[in-house]
Amino acid sequence: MEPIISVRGLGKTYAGGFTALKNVDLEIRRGEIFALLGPNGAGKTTLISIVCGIVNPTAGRVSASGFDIQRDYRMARSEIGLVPQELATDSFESVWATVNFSRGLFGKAPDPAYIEKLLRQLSLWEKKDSRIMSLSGGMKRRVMIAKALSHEPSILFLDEPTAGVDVELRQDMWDMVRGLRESGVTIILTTHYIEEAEEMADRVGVINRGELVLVEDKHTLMQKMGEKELSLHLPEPLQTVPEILADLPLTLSADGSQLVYRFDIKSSDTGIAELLRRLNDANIDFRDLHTRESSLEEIFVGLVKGARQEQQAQLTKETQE
Ligand SMILES: Nc1ncnc2c1ncn2[C@@H]1O[C@H](COP(=O)(O)OP(=O)(O)OP(=O)(O)O)[C@@H](O)[C@H]1O
Repeated sequence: MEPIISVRGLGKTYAGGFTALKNVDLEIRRGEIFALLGPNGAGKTTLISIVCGIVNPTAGRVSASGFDIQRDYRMARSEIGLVPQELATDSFESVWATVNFSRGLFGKAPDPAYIEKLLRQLSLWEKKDSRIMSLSGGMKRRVMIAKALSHEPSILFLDEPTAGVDVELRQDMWDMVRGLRESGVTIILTTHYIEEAEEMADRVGVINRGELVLVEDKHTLMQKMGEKELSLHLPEPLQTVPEILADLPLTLSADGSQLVYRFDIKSSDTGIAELLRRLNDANIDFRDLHTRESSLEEIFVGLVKGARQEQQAQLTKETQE
């Protein structure tokens, strides 16, 4: 299937000379939820802003639903809804007027039935006559989503959709975003909350210092990069890992009550059978054992740290040369 968004060799150097994006290639599949993860200043907003036609790229091409975002700007833009980070909207207007006005900005004929459906879907119908200023933060955010969807785009960008939203509301937001996907909208979100990506995304892209360092199916990523931990609870705490087991990837918990064994999920031989045999030989007993997989957060921190170390090593090499 044709990707709904195609980004090729995208680069952005701002007027001051700062390069925010370097040679980014990315394809977004129709109907997916794609999470773009990256530390502050990585280039997430720059990437979104280029796709939405707010910032001009200095290199590369982007198309949305087959339309070139520069050559066919209007057509491309009409395919896209953007919910920016800041909640900026006219607070004296009613929800109904605000959302209808947004639709008009895209040159679309009024369609009260569609707007009603949208407001109902976003649980805003009861509030349609309320002024925006009287709404709670969570509702205002939903109004921003309604505005972004008012012209019936097929792609929705959510820039940090749950920044500053409490845990309970975050769950509501996630349910709602899933509902939007069910209705056929492709969703691209940026987030600092790894749990958000873990919870919702089909695929994850990691951006670091303007480079897309990885794009992967979420489950594959967690399998591929993940390690599993096997913790053995000891009846008697140990001071150190016994000498006889020193060649194994074992660590001792701070209080000495658990031996922690790390193994690679994708490896065919986890080495657990060998571990248990060696523990037996060493007369080390354990009360129970449990396993834990690394979270997306651990994988992400590891990736960004790895990329940084590589860059530093490269820089040191260059300065030495
Ligand atoms: N108009 C601009 N002129 C110069 N530099 C800019 C401009 N806009 C952004 N930058 C720089 O480009 C880099 C990437 O910024 P961007 O906002 O895309 O990052 P981000 O990943 O969205 O960060 P955050 O998670 O903090 O929102 C930053 O170093 C930023 O300072």
